[in-house]
Amino acid sequence: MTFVNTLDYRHDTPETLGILLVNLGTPDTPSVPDVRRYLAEFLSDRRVVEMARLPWMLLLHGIILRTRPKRSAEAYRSIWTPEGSPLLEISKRQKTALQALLSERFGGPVRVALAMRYGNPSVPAALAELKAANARRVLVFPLYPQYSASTTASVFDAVTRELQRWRWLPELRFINHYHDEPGYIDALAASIRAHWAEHGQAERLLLSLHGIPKDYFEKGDPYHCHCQKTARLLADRLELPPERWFLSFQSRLGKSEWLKPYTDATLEEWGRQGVKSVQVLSPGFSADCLETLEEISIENRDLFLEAGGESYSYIPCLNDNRDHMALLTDLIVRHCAGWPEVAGPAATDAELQARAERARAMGAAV
Ligand SMILES: C=CC1=C(C)c2cc3[nH]c(cc4nc(cc5[nH]c(cc1n2)c(C)c5CCC(=O)O)C(CCC(=O)O)=C4C)c(C)c3C=C
Ligand SMILES: [Fe+2]
Ligand SMILES: [Fe+2]
Repeated sequence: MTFVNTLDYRHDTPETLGILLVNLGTPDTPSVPDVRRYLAEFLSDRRVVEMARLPWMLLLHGIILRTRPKRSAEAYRSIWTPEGSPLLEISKRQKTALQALLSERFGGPVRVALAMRYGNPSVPAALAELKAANARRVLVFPLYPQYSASTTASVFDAVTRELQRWRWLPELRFINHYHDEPGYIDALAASIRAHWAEHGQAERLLLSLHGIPKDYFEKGDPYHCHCQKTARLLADRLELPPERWFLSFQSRLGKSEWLKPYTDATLEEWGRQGVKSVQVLSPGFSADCLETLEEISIENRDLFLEAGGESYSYIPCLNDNRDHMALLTDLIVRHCAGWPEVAGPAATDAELQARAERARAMGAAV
């Protein structure tokens, strides 16, 4: 093993607190070769596809990577913006907002870096950025409210794999999940209420979360339980009776059974049964992405309307909304408790003012 050939931490400058935000990732462009490269990295992750290696690699390279990139690239093109992939652009806005908010909350210097688990900016690049900022303590924050081995644990793998190449390691902490945080449930409830205030309430509210293969759940992945709890707490907070809200799972891939009920089948069935209006929220995604903007807002809308439904609306993810950023800030502050760079409550006025100036200099209008 050779260590990465970059300078280690510096003794002569103040330590910084590093926050590493990680979301799933996205292709660099919606072109077929870029989508293929992204899918190859994503679907080669053993945390994502747990099948025996050899048959899976043959299937992946022999069939899937020859066919799926074309279809996925078309879907990506339908949601791509002049700024690029929605998931990456929203993640960048979240990072800027958190940099400003945390600079205000913390007594010492803090640096927020953004990584995508697959694609760019990569986890090694973001860790290098934190090292260059002299971040000797690092909090890793996978932006998935519900824990799953296929997402959260995979972020841990990517971080620790890179750190195996470092000589001088940072002190590390890791946020595992926040599926039942009151601030998260409140932020979701507030965004639904704001949608109702503008558009009225539909007959049914569908909470659609990304699925995982059923056997991951049977082997002990807590994801399904986390999804159920988020949904139940949210319905309680909204005081919705059981016949008004439902939980379903979207985005399945391949022929095996995934968590049920499936979102697409549910919407089709409702359309056929005479349900006229539906509102859909995807509380498992911290930022809008292909799975919400294309699959939920376009594909599933068509399914519902073609099956007989009349009104379908999609309630966006929390993205960089104020309540969401306040919740993430609060979670970060709590997980950094005891680290010396974190603000003590007894900051002087001059210190608070210096912090506010630092936050403004970081450029976010939060
Ligand atoms: C094959 C297995 C997959 C598992 C298991 C899986 C779990 C999982 N994924 C997310 C979040 C996202 N997934 C996204 C896209 C996406 N997911 C899969 C496959 C699995 N996901 C594929 C092949 C794709 C790519 C798109 C496609 O070709 O259909 C995204 C969106 C990315 C974007 O660029 O916008 C997110 C976000 C979670 C939370 C999860 C398990 C809990
Ligand atoms: Fe996925
Ligand atoms: Fe999808």
